[in-house]
Amino acid sequence: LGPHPSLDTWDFSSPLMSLWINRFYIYLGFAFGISLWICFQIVTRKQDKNSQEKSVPKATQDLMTNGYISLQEKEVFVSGVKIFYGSQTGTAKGFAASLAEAAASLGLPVAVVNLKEYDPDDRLVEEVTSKNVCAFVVATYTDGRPTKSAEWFCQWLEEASSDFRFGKTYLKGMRYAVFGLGNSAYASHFNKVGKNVDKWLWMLGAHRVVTRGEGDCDVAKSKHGSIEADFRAWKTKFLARLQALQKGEKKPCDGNCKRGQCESSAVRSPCPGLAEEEPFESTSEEESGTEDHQNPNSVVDVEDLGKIMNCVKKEKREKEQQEEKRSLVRNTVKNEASERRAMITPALREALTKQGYQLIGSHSGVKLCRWTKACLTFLRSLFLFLNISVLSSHYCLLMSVFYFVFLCVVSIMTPASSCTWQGNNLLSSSFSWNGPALNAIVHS
Ligand SMILES: Cc1cc2nc3c(=O)[nH]c(=O)nc-3n(C[C@H](O)[C@H](O)[C@H](O)COP(=O)(O)O)c2cc1C
Repeated sequence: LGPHPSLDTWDFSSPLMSLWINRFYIYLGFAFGISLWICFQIVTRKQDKNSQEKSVPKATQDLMTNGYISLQEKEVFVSGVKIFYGSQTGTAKGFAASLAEAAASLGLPVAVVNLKEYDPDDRLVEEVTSKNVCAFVVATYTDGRPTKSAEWFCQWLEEASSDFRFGKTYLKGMRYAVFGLGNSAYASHFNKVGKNVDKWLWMLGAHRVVTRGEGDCDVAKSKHGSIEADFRAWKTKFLARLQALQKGEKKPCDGNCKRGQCESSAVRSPCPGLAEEEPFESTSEEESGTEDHQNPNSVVDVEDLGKIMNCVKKEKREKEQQEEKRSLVRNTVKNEASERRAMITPALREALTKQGYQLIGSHSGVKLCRWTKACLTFLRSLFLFLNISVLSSHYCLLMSVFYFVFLCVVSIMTPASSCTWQGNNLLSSSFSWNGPALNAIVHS
């Protein structure tokens, strides 16, 4: 038998020894502290969640402070009207003011917004849930360009509409209408901005509530005799639609849509049997007929609709092929790495990081189960404490071995949730036992 450490060799008065003797109370203190911390975390998270649920979208709050709407038992179908304008010499601005006055007379809260002071990057997505109806009154200038004030808005919208990270549903839920100002003397660029804004919003999944209006400064060619008359005609139509929406009417047709005499051609999925909104090209007043002028040419038979859709699909395919070819050429010239676009948008990155996900590669993330995290933290503290307090004890070695084994097991078996996304769309989200280490290998 080897020599036994005699009790005489222990110094019971040393601080380390007194710590060891009172270890039970220290463990208890640790456990109590951790429990307190966990409780605190749970309570603060719950409070955060509650406050998020209670907060009404900012746009709606703004409208509520004006005293226009009351969120009582009655369901609100339209919470307000936002009129955006892009004007250089003031015509569009005047039209926006006139439209605002008319919309306000329906008892709706109205906001008139100069596109110059509007950042779509931050704010446009608000309209998906705001229950507002957005009207865009935009002028076209030389070479079909927007006014200076609407330049950034148009640029952003154009890029977003062709950026796969935004997807086709980015603005799904937003309701809009467009009135463009132009001069048909500029034949090839007539009303190009109005057409484009309408097209880009549509491509992002927004819901067009009324056909696009086209104001023409050319009195001889103007449909109603002047740009003002064009605007008045469109305004009447817009207000009628607004009233219908206020009442909660979702379908502007009366069931005769088979014959194409309703506004079905302008609205996404408005009638049974017509699953998709007609594409942007055929949505101007002239092409689909106005309220006061029933254009017989605007009648679209269901059989023809198939042809139209095929045509549009074909065009889209051709465009995609062209784009593919172009990008192929670009790729050979430029460095592939610098050319590759990030799969994750900055907003999504921020949101996921806030949620505690660790981003792996470009399209996936992993979040450690918080109980495991807490457990690890606790064990780490305990291990440290034991190391300090019983440096000379053989328990230390035992604890080290135990801790090492535990870490090995945890690194393989840690429960973690992981997610995969493309652009702003979360493709999958799962909870697994294969741990962040394995997830990292799989996804990166
Ligand atoms: C210099 C200039 C260039 C224009 N270019 C176009 C054009 O390319 N296409 C078009 O449809 N209208 C064009 N217009 C017509 C304007 O869109 C029209 O006058 C509009 O009412 C101006 O609106 P605003 O007063 O709100 O700026 C042009 C007008 C000017 C003065």
